[in-house]
Amino acid sequence: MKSSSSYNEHRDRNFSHNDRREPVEEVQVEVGQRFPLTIKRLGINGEGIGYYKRKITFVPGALPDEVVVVEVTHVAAHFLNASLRQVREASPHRVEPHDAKAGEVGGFELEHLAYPQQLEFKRDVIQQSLERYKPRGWQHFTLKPTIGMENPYHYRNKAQFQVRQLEDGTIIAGLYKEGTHDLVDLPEAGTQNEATLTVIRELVKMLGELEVPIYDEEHGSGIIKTLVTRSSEATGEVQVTFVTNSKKLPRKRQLLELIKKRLPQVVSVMQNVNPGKTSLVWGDETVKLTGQDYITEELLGHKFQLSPRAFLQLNPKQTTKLYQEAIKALGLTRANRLVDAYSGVGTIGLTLADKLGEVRGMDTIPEAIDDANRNAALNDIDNAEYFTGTAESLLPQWVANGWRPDALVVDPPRAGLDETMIDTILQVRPEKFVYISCNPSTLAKDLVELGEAYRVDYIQSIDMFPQTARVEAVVKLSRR
Ligand SMILES: C[S@@+](CC[C@H](N)C(=O)[O-])C[C@H]1O[C@@H](n2cnc3c(N)ncnc32)[C@H](O)[C@@H]1O
Repeated sequence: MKSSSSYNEHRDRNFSHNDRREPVEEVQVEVGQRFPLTIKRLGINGEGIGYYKRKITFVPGALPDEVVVVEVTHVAAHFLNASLRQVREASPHRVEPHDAKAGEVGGFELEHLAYPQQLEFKRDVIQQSLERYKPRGWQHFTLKPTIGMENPYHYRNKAQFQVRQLEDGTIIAGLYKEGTHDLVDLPEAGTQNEATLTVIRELVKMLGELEVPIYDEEHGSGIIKTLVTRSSEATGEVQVTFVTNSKKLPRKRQLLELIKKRLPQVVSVMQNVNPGKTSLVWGDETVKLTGQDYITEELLGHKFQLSPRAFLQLNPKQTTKLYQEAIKALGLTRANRLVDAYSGVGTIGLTLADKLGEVRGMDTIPEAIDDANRNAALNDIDNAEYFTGTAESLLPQWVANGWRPDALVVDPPRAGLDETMIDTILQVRPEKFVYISCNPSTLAKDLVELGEAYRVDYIQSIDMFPQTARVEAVVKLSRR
């Protein structure tokens, strides 16, 4: 979880170039001060941006062209944070949020904005990042309109909810209020699919009935910390993981019996042990409590078995579109040798393997790589192999040993590509290259260096996370 200071540091680094135009004169302003503000545009985190005496002011929940009254919550050298107190003149694109809890927790940053405008925003954020970093030729990049969802709700196939017991004994499960450790109960959440929520609600009931001790953050006592449910769109299977404060799980037998009786869709129950106070949700040890080790999902006609910690895109319907865009952009032939870098459970490379000579992929999570290799066998694919390790160490090794790819797809985490990885790409210069990005800032930054060898044919944004400010894009690159 982000502390408010790291959030602000992040914000400092992510100013769009327009925000750095000239030095800001000293403005006398205090926390708690209220004033009216006209909102000019949305920032990369989906918050409204206005200028108070030329000082940039971030207002979550405010929309472009609105006149609002705000209250200052944080004063920094180069910016102000403020909360929205009143909307005096509303945007024609403002809509009533579907979720009562929107605005309290992360994951609903844009729920008050009409969906067509959310899609425009996601393209615009990429444009803002390009303007900031100015990769070679950026003014001429083609930014295609964002591919959205027909129904932009109920898409998340995984819920990872913290659990707490209130003083009156009520057990709640949900997400932390932004920047705090106050848990917001989420029996409903419009972005979650029904399967994940139904199972969480029932599990909370069972924990109460059986009086399983819930983790108490203040005293470090109790057992159940987090409930994780993941569902498969194709098979309807659900996997449950209890993240616990110790290996011991009191009333385990009764709990598993109840799950069997009341939740037949749950085919896999796991326990992840994560002792003590830590900001990480997952511990190192995962054990099976009952059922299968995996649930099976299907994507583009291929089956994927998923262990609890393996990454899978959170929006199955849009994942299909994302991969189809990547396949189109790669334009592969049978002769190609593809590297599926940052592979997760191998979903991209394995859906492409039958169009290719050979696939190699890598990921840092050993369980994901086990899943990827097992998934290759499950789909009768014998020209794909996956390896545990970092992309920046394995790709140079393969090249040094004489194995050179001529096609590359990278799908890195938010931090983008490592320097060594970029250097290796520039050295190998695969003819076919697609960059899938979940962070426009690091994408634009990486494109500056990649621009030495590649030109950007187009950027296709795809809305993987409706109602949030998160942006995903497929970038087709061609060798200069
Ligand atoms: C955005 S996910 C993409 C996963 C996969 N391509 C998919 O579509 O499901 C990024 C993946 O990169 C992995 N990862 C993080 N750092 C890495 C590194 N330095 N080298 C290789 N993989 C890494 C993570 O474990 C995660 O599975």
